[in-house]
Amino acid sequence: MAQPRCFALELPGGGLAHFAVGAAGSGGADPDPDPDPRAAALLGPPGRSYALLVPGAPGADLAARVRAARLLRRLLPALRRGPLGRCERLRLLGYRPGGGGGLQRGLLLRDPGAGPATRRALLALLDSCLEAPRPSLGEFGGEFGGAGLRLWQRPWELRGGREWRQAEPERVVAAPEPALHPAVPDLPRAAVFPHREAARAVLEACTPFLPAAGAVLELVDRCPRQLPRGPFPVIVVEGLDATGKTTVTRALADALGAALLRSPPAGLSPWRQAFDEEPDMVRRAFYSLGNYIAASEIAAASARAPVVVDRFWHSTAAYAIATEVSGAVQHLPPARHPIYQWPKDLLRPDLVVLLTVSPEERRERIRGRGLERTAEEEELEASSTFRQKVEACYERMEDPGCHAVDASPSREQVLQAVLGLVRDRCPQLP
Ligand SMILES: Nc1ncnc2c1ncn2[C@@H]1O[C@H](COP(=O)(O)OP(=O)(O)O)[C@@H](O)[C@H]1O
Ligand SMILES: Nc1ccn([C@@H]2O[C@H](COP(=O)(O)OP(=O)(O)O)[C@@H](O)[C@H]2O)c(=O)n1
Repeated sequence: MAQPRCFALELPGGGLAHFAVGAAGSGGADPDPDPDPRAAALLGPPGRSYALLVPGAPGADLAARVRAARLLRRLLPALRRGPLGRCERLRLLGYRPGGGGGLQRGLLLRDPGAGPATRRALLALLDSCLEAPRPSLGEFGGEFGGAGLRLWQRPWELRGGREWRQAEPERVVAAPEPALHPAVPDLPRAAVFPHREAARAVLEACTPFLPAAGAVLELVDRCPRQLPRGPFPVIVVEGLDATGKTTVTRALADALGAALLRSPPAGLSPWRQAFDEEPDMVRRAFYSLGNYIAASEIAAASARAPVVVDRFWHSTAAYAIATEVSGAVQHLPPARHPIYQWPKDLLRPDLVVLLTVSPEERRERIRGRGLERTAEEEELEASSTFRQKVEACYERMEDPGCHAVDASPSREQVLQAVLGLVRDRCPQLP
C-alpha cells in the first residue's frame, strides 16, 4: 500500500491543520478517522476546494527544485484572475510522513460557489503549463452519511495526453501533526543555507535562464574563503523594517568612527530587484551570497576601524524561516534547533543588536518615512503572524545571539542604549 500523502493546510489566522489522502493517515486503530474539523470545513461542501501542487524534487536535483519553485511563482498571477480570483487561497504543503519524496508546495483554492468555471479555469491553467513536470490538481468533495461527513479527493489526470479525466476518489482522513513542521528538514537546502557552497549551488542552477546569477557568482568567487579579519569589533544592527536600523547604524558609526556597511552590499544593488522577483529559494540564495560578499568587505574594514553593519545573516535566516514555515510561531523550529546556528564559514560579528519597537510605533514610522513598501514589508504589515515569526526567529538565533534594544525612545536615547551595550560587549574598542 502506497504511503499516505499528508498535507499541512495553513488556516486563516495562522493555524495549521494536517490531513492525509489515500491510506489511513494515522495508521491508528480506527482505519478511517475523520480529518481535523478545521480542515474538513475548508475541504468539504457547501463550497468546493482544489489542491494545486507543484511536484517536489529530490534535494540533490537543484535544477528540478528551482524549476518547480519558478513554476509555482509563475502560476500566482493567473490565480488572481477570473473565477480563480474569487477563490480563497490557502498555503498547502504536501509531504510524506517521515520525510523523503520531496515537499510539494502549492495552494488550496476554496471556491465558495462550487461552480464549473473554477474547474475549467484550473484545467486551462494546467494546459498552459507546457514544460514538465506539470502541477498536480486534486478536487475535494464529500457526502453526508450515517457516519457524518465523508471527505474524498479525486485527482485530475490527463489521459492520452489530451483529455482531462478524474481518477477514482481517495478518502481524506486524519493525519497526526508531525513533531517538526514538514518544511523544517528541507530548510538547509531550500532557504537557510548552512554554508556558501549550498547557496552558490542554487545560483549555479539558475545561470541558464538568469544572467544576474552569473554576475553574482563572479562577485562571490572573487571573495577569499578564509578571511583574515582585523582587530576592530564588528557590530551588526538587526530588526524589522522601520525599527530604526538605518538611523541607528549611521549615528553609531559616527559615534565610534566606524566604517558603515550593509548586507546585501551596495555592489549587488544592480541585481537585487531581479532576485526579489524570483521564488524564495533563489532569492534567499542571493541574500546568503550577499552576506559572504559583505563579509569580505567587513573583514577588510575591520583592519582599520570598528565596523557597523546594517543587516547580516540573521536577517536572511529569520525571514527565510518565517516564510518557509507556514502556520504560526508555535510551528517554528524550537529554540536550540541547529537551523538558528550561525554558518561556520561566515565571518562572525562581535555583537548583534536587535532593535525592537511596538507594532503601533513601527506603523507610525513607516508612515512617517513615506517611502513605497516592498511586498515583504506589505506582508509584515498585513500579517502579525508573519511579523511574530520573524521576531521569534531573531530571538532564537545563537552564537552569536541577538541583544534586544528597545528602539521606541528618542533617537539619542536609543543611540546611548546601543553605545552602552557596545562598550559592555566590545572591550577591545579604543
Ligand atoms: N528613535 C526614533 N524615534 C522616532 N522616529 C525614528 C526613530 N528612529 C528612526 N525613526 C524614523 O523611523 C523611520 C524608519 O527608520 P529607519 O532608520 O529608516 O528604519 P529601518 O532602516 O529599520 O527601516 C524613519 O523615518 C526614521 O526617521
Ligand atoms: N542580509 C539580508 C538583508 C536583507 N534581506 C531581505 O531583504 C529584505 C529587505 O531588506 P532591506 O534592506 O530592504 O530592508 P530595510 O533595511 O530597508 O528595512 C529583508 O526583509 C530580508 O527578507 C535578507 O534576506 N538578508
